[in-house]
Amino acid sequence: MDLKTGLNSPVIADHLPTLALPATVMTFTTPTSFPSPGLCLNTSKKLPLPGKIEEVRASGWLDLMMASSPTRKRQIKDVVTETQSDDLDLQYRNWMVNYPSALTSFEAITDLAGSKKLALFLDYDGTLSPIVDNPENALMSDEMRAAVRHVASLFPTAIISGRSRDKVFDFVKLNELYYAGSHGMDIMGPIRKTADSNGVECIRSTDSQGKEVNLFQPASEFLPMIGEVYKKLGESVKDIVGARMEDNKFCVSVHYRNVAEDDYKKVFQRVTAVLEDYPCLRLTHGRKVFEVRPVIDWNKGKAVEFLLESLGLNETEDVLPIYVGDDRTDEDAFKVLKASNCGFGILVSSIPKESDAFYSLKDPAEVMEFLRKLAAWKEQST
Ligand SMILES: O=P(O)(O)OC[C@H]1O[C@H](O[C@H]2O[C@H](CO)[C@@H](O)[C@H](O)[C@H]2O)[C@H](O)[C@@H](O)[C@@H]1O
Repeated sequence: MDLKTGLNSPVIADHLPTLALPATVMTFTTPTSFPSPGLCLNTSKKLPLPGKIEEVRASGWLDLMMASSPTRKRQIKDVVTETQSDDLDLQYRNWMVNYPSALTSFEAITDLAGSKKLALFLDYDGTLSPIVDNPENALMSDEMRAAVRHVASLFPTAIISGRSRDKVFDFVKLNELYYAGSHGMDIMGPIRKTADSNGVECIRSTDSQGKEVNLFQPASEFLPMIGEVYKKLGESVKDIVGARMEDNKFCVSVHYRNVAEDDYKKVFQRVTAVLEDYPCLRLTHGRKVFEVRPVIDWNKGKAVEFLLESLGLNETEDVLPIYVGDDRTDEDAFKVLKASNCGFGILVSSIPKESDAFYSLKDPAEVMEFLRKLAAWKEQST
């Protein structure tokens, strides 16, 4: 597969690979007692920055928070003139030269798939369900559920989400799939041939249907710490109107989508202040959300590799893994597929963003169309 050449497209600022945090948050020492050193990132803790520099960094974050995931309403409100709206369309079309639509490129995709075995990896929020103000209301439509069920009956399919595995299952409600919650740190997959990975053991378990499954939770030692930080973060933002906490089991989300822009800085400062006491946790930034998670070297990309291996689909050229996702954390999976040169990512975005994905789809409605087309293609080609 060809690598992309230099891009000329305008890039929206919520898509930086790693965000510059105050040093006390971004860097850390690996605790000596941590049980799985193979999974730990390795950096050393630095001294706190002087107040003024902290202030500058905070304002950098502020720009990111403002630019992050504007709602459709907000985009329309901000784009007042017809000319500006035309400009945005043009920018998007230019961007699509480098990230062609997976729908219009469908034939190229099926040509590439040929007789290969497809494996599908799907993100949840913003991919299978539209982004909404209240995370509890991010429901998947029945049509989307039917489309996912259909592809899952034809290809091995997994959902890899930042949400807790239980919560994403409650939304999706399909037993035909594999699920990875907490950004891949909680995987319920098929029984593997090898008993462990990276020194962390898998647990044999049974799913709700009584089927034997493999449970892989590389961050399980962090559970008490995540529980503690969830409470502290909740306390620290409770007076900020619109701030909302979400317990994603091995990660914590602090949502600010419904916070007044004037209070964004306060959210950032409160969150980073709490995290100063937790060098083993790190902060990432998603769509109007801060995500706090263990520093272990595990992400959605590693989860894709893990699942492919579990399915016996790694190390073979006969497999074409496709990952569909909309957020920064999905970039880890796009990168893995790009590097392995055996599959590709599809970025779901209605605005230009720099990405390691190969193709694009505009929104969950296009994702559904793509899934339907894949199922139809598979059925008529067998
Ligand atoms: O990996 P994902 O499945 O995409 O999870 C990432 C975060 O998704 C959810 O938040 C996002 O969707 C919400 C509902 O549409 C929206 O209100 C929020 O602003 C978005 O950031 C989820 O609630 C988070 O916990 C996940 O970290």
